[in-house]
Amino acid sequence: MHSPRDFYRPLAVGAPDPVREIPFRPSRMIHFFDPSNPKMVAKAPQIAAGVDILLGNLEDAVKSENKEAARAGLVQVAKENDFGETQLWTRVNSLDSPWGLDDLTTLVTEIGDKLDVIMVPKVEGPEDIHYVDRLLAQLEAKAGLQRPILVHAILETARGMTNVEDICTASPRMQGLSLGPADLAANRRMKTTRVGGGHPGYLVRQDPTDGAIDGPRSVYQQDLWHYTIGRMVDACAAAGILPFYGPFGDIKDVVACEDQFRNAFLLGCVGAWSLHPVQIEIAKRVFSPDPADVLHAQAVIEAMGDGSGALMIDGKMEDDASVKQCQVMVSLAHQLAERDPELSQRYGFTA
Ligand SMILES: CC(=O)SCCNC(=O)CCNC(=O)[C@H](O)C(C)(C)COP(=O)(O)OP(=O)(O)OC[C@H]1O[C@@H](n2cnc3c(N)ncnc32)[C@H](O)[C@@H]1OP(=O)(O)O
Ligand SMILES: CC(=O)C(=O)O
Ligand SMILES: [Mg+2]
Repeated sequence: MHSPRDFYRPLAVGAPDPVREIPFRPSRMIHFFDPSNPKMVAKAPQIAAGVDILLGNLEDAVKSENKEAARAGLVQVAKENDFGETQLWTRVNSLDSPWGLDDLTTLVTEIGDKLDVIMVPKVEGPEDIHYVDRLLAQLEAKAGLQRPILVHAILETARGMTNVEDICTASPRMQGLSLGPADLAANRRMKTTRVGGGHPGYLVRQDPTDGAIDGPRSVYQQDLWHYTIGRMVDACAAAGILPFYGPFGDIKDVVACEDQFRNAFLLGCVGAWSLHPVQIEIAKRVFSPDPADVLHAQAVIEAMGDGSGALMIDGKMEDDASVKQCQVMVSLAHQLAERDPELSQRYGFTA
C-alpha cells in the first residue's frame, strides 16, 4: 500500500508526472474499429473526423490469428495520421492473454505519444490496475514520453463489480469505466444471449383486476442494467473519473440503441461505444444535452442569481439543488459546443 504522499509520484524513473485531474474532453462515443481489417483502416481518418474518440480494438471481435496484424495496423494508423482534437484510444488484450504484454509494450514504445487512453478489459480488482500502472510508467520512461497515458477499465466480471470503487481509485491514471454487458452477463451466469440492451422476459406485470389472473394485464419491460450502471456511475463520480455505457450489439435496432444510450446519459454516463458507423450519430445526439433543456437550465441559473434560496418558474420550485443540476447541463453544453460549431449554434452560444 502506497502512502498518500506517493500517490502522485511517477512509478518509474524518467516517467512523466501523473495527472492530478482527469481532463474532461468531449467523449460522447468511443468508436471501435478493427485495425486488422484493411477496409476499416482505410476509413479511419474519415471516421475520426466525425467522432470524439477513435479506438483501435485488439481484444474480443479480433480473430486470434489476426492479433499481431491488428496491433501492427493500429501502429500504422497512428503513425500515418494526425487526428487533431479526436482522441486515439486502444483496447488491449486482457492481462491473462498471450497478447496483452506485447500489446502494451509495442503500442507505448511505438505510438505512445499519440495514445490518450488504454482500455483494459476484464479488470477484476485494483491489483490489475497496479500492474498496468507500473508497466506503463516503465514503458513511458523508455519511450521518453512527456505526458502519461491514462487507463480505462471495462467492468465485465462479478469480481470487477464488487471491487469497482477500489478499481476507480487504484491509480491517478484511472480515466473512466465502461460497462461490458456481454462478458458480465456470462460471468454472472445471467440467462441472456445479447450484447447489451434489455430482455422481454425481464418484466413486471400489472396485478390482476378482480382476481382474474388470465384477464388483460399490462406488462412493463424492466432495465436489466439499471443496478450495474447506477453502481458504476457512483463509483466513477466519487473518484472523479468518467463513466461510459458500453456496446449495443443489435446494430439494426437503432431505436432500442438510442433508448439504452439515453438511459445511460440520464443516469450520468458521458458516452457509449459505437460499434458501427450507424451508432455514431445516435451517440452524438443522445449524449449532447437537448437544446430545450439547455435553454431551460440557463433560465433557471439566471433567475436564481447567487444560486441560493427558492423560487417558482412555470409552477415548479427551483432551489440550490436544482440550480446545480442546471449548471451540470449548461457546462456540458459549453464543453461540447467548443468543439462542435453546429451544436454551439443550436444552443444559441454563437450567432
Ligand atoms: C462485446 C464487445 O466486446 S463489443 C466490442 C467489440 N466488437 C467490435 O469492435 C465490432 C466492431 N464492428 C464490426 O466489426 C462491424 O461493424 C460488424 C462486424 C459488426 C459488422 O460489419 P459489416 O458486416 O461489414 O457491416 P456493414 O455491412 O453494415 O458495414 C457497412 C460499411 O461500414 C463499415 N464498417 C462497419 N463497422 C465499422 C466500424 N466499426 N468502423 C468503421 N467502419 C465500419 C464496413 O466496413 C462497411 O464498409 P463498406 O461499405 O465500405 O463495405
Ligand atoms: C464490452 C465488452 O467487452 C463486453 O460486453 O463484454
Ligand atoms: Mg468483453
